[in-house]
Amino acid sequence: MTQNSKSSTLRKTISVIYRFIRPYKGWVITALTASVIAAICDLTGVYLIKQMIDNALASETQQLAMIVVLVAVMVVAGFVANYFLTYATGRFGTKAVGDMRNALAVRLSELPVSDVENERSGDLVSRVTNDVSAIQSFISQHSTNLIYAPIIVVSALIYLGSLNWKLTLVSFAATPIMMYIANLISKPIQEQSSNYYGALAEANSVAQEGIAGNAITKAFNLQKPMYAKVEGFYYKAMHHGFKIAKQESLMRPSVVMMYELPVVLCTIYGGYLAVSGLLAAGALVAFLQMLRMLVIQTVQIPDLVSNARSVAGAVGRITDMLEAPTERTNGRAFTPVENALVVIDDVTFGYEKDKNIIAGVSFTLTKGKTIALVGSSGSGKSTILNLLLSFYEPQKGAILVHGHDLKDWNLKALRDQFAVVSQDTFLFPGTIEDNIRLGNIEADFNQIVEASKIAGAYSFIQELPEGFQTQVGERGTVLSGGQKQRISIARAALKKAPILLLDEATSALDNESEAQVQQALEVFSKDHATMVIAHRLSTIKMADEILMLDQGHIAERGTHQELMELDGLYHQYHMENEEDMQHV
Ligand SMILES: Nc1ncnc2c1ncn2[C@@H]1O[C@H](COP(=O)(O)OP(=O)(O)OP(=O)(O)O)[C@@H](O)[C@H]1O
Repeated sequence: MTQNSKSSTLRKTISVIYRFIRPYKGWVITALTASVIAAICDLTGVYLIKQMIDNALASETQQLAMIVVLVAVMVVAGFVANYFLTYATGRFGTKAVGDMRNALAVRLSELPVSDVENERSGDLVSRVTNDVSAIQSFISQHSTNLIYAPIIVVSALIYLGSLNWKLTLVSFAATPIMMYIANLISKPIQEQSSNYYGALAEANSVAQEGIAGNAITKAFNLQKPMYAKVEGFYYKAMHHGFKIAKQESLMRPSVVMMYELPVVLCTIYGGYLAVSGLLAAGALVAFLQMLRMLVIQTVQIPDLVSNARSVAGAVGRITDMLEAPTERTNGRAFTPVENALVVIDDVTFGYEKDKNIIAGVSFTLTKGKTIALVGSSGSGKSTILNLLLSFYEPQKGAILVHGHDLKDWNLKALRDQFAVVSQDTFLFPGTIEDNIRLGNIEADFNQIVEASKIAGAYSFIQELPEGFQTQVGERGTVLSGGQKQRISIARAALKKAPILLLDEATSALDNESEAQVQQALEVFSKDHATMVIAHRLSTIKMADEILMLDQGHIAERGTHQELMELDGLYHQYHMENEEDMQHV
């Protein structure tokens, strides 16, 4: 790392930490004040010990009594200061770290779909958990020392020098060598700790994917290779963990040596000075006491440095995420119009440069009209829905909603125009009522019941022992694919958005429930503009216009009847898929 990038990393680390502790200025000031008071009490305590011994030896009993009272005052004041120091640090530390977790979670929700799809979810989760925990433990273990330690170190040095400068020099004889060794040992810890957290994040990703793909893993008897993969990553993390432990075990004895060596040297030389009458007894005891305090603080420096190094890595990863570009927030919320809700005009798009997934696509979707997108797998059907929701921007052409280009729309307002039922019928942990209410947070229970009726979900919900209060999602009641799909249709129905996007929304339904949902959708779509990706003949037949996609182009368009008569690609597709289309 160059000097420049080193200082910019440090600046970044400090500015991120400052950003999160700034709102708790009051607690930070309390902690700082308490640190200063605690340091003053500890320093004064040592000074008073010297006075106590000197007065005792001179039989100054009145003075001695006063000093004993002062020592007691210092002990109590030190206790109170330490209490406030720990309490205030705990307060702002916990709050700042909580804010950091929230900020990361918010940022995660604001990242563009394309960026989230390109990241591994375990890696993102690891930043919110492991990296933030590393910062939390740094604040609780070390931040209290940031003010206390420098005050003690500087004051102790001045005091020791004033007591006896020769003895002070002796005490430092061993320090530079020990500092050098400790620094040498602590440096690789940063590298290892960055590797350790990286491997842990990878291992977590694989373990998480293993949980998500549990059924597939079992069905294909993949437990052994999957386990080997997870084990491999954990082994890698463990390997780096061992290396850290090895470095730390080297550091600990060197810390003990740093701690003991100066005290031993000064006891020998200080004893000699005292016996020779060159140093008063009180001064020698105070010197050794103050030296111990100084050493306690200095021996922590390597540990502080290695911790600061590893926490800088965690802050770096968090900063990258906090500074990652989010979806745009500009644009306007336009007033909806009655007709021509969606116009796609000669749109060309590819996820990668120079690799078009759809090319020259144009169509118009109006209120009460249903357009079905038909085509083989990978022909670009879902991509068109991704473009309508502005998850991606077309490279050529324009998409207008209510007559305005998507580029001019505010994304939130734009997405309010769409109700989506996607292929992936994900239910959030919570009750069925909660899940349907996601369509419209302000809806009352009657509206939820009405939406569930539209989706053909009402009767099966009623049959569940806890009805709408049944817990679903992770660790909740396991619903069938068709039941989940009807709940997500109810969620979309509740949204009452003018444009309905259905991505094979009825694919998981049996014939009977499919007929129910189909009927409901027909009524529902009358006052909506509906775009549906469908394989079922019933859905396709219902459409006012079918767009037959072939490698991203609209190869044919028209009603089912017209396209069958055309005897082209649609006819061929229909014949090839007839069995599936009839009875899925
Ligand atoms: N996020 C993405 N990044 C890169 N390529 C993608 C992405 N999503 C889809 N693709 C590619 O774009 C092409 C069209 O995909 P799309 O999902 O639109 O097809 P589809 O017609 O909906 O297919 P299916 O019927 O199987 O769902 C495919 O080749 C796919 O691999």
